Amino acid sequence: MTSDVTSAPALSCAGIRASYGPVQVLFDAGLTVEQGEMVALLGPNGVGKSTLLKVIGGLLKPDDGSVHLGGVDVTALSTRKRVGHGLCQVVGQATFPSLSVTENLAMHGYTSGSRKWTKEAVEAALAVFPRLHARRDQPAANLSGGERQMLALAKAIVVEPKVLVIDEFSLGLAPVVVGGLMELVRRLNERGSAVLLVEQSVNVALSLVHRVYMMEKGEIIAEEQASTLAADPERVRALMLGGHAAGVSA
Ligand SMILES: Nc1ncnc2c1ncn2[C@@H]1O[C@H](COP(=O)(O)OP(=O)(O)OP(=O)(O)O)[C@@H](O)[C@H]1O
Repeated sequence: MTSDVTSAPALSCAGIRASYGPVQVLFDAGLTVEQGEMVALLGPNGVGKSTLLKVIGGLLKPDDGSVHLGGVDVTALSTRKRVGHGLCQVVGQATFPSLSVTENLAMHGYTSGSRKWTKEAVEAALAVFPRLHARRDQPAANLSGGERQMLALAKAIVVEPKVLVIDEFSLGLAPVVVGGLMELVRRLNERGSAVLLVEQSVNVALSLVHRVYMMEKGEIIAEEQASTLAADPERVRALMLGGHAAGVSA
């Protein structure tokens, strides 16, 4: 179960089958994110990307397959325990609307550290996000969409995750805001978090990550270096339209 945890990938999942009731959505899906790596999971709408993230986060129990964090088999563990193993998921713009920016951040710290440590971590996160710092006492409900995404990412600074999983952070945001968020993800990566990103905008993903998995109909159909894919827009287009037409190489 726990082999060499020091050299183990930050995240790996293999042979994942998952269903919603009688409808199977994932068929033998798997991927690996090495320590320090940023990886994107791309594919057309509805192929199962978010479902795989739910399985990774422990929000959906797979019918089969395994999830490892840092070499530890977490397949049977709760979401809370997975957080204890270094997983942080940023999904949508999930915040507590009636709590202030500072209170939202502190909520995440209290689960993992002391009150003093949390206070310091919150200040460190606010120092990275000046726009949040200026609104620190305002309720999250007053934030713009982009600021709420920043808040969701700022929580990752408080938590200092080993693995940061992000679902569609560019959705509905202006390009300039997305650019700022990408820079922040890059900084979190530099501080030691491996990153798995599900992203509709292929350009956003390719300019950020090192490696890409393409998913179609619940399976991983290709795996490529981001730089290789970025140099071949025709292939990217074909993969996003449906990979089997694109000469896949998983
Ligand atoms: N809670 C649910 N109950 C039933 N079916 C669901 C549920 N969530 C997702 N599905 C279905 O499972 C399939 C995969 O959905 P999923 O959200 O994982 O795809 P996705 O690749 O993330 O899509 P998108 O890029 O559009 O977000 C879709 O057919 C979707 O309709």
